[in-house]
Amino acid sequence: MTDLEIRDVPEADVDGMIDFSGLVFHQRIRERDLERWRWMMRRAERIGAWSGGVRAGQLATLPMRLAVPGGTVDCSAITAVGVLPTHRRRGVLSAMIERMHADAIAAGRPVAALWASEGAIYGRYGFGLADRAVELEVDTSRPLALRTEPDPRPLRLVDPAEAPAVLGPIHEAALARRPGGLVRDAEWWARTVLPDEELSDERLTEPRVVVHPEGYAIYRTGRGTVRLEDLVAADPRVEAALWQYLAGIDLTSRIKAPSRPVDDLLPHMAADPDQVRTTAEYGALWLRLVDVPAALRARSWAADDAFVLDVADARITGNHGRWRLETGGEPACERTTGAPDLSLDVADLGAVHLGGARLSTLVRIGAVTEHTPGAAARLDAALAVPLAPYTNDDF
Ligand SMILES: CC(=O)SCCNC(=O)CCNC(=O)[C@H](O)C(C)(C)COP(=O)(O)OP(=O)(O)OC[C@H]1O[C@@H](n2cnc3c(N)ncnc32)[C@H](O)[C@@H]1OP(=O)(O)O
Repeated sequence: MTDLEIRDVPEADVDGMIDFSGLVFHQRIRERDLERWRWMMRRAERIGAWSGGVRAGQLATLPMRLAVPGGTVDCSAITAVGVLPTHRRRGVLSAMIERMHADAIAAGRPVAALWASEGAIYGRYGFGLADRAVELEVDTSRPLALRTEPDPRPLRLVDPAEAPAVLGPIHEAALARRPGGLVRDAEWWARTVLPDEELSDERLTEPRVVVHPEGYAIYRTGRGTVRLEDLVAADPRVEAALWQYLAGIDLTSRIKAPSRPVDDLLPHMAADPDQVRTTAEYGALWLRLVDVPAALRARSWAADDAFVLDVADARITGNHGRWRLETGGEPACERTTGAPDLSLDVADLGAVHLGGARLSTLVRIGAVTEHTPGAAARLDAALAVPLAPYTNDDF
């Protein structure tokens, strides 16, 4: 599109972005959701695409920190992306992504992440599907017998207002064990994790928060169902105690957990596996390594090794080419002219970065080329994480 202009959207125009989101996502923005939208859009770096005086597209970036193995990294969390139905497929999104990449590089954020409305959109921009989640359903019309002895320490219900102070340290400790989550500040807890109003189903209660010294569960109830929003536990016995609590709530006969890690323990803990069903599995976080060497240095590695990676990146030229990665001790990643062990697209590097997808699989399907026999298996060993990556932050 010849007259396309990408520019910042001022804070005074936040409501314009919200109306635009309603249009492209086919939503009626309700009065009670407006405050949450305004909070999120004010917090974001906002860009708009204009054509002939018409707002043709928009993209918002929330500066966050993402848990990676061994720590956290600055991350551009991308949201509220849309293009007018009258202007689609003319390169508006591509122009906004180009600007987003430039902004992320300027801000020194090595990675960008998003939840995709459709899986077909973001691979071309260098994003790879970095983690997945499952939906579980538990039949609690009879007692839930577990193979794991529940931790006997007492549970207590706390006011959601206390959540940032009480749950915050438990959540931070969980991020150190499992990559894929976002660091949450008090506002994030209040607005996105524990909003009083339930966003999609009005028949459920406000959130209930049950806390253990080393874990917590957030849930809502209604119509005989416990809907689990978030459950974090420092070890399997704490996890067993929380599930048993949820299964024992009076006047309910089912737990529905729309988002759990793919390696959730409950299906293995249940003495009767038929009582726990995995009802769906779906792609969650898409990850883009905006600064390949910085991102590779920002995570810890599970094996001491060295690789030459030939990275293809059609959108960010600074990433394109050969990198020597050393995963022992202090990780290092420098430009090299050495012969590559593996050739891969930056999107595939994003997919394996948190230890979710496996390079060996990508070699088998022909997406990644292995020049040095065994290199993919060795890099998989270095990328390996004890717990599967998992994201339960909605943005
Ligand atoms: C993080 C988030 O917010 S995810 C939400 C994304 N937004 C939505 O789903 C809302 C509804 N959809 C839209 O607003 C738009 O269709 C968008 C934003 C998905 C795409 O915007 P467009 O301006 O049409 O994309 P653009 O013209 O830059 O497309 C670039 C390429 O991506 C392809 N593409 C774009 N959208 C899609 C799609 N949904 N499925 C498959 N391919 C797509 C185009 O065909 C094009 O391919 P090409 O380069 O081979 O020709």
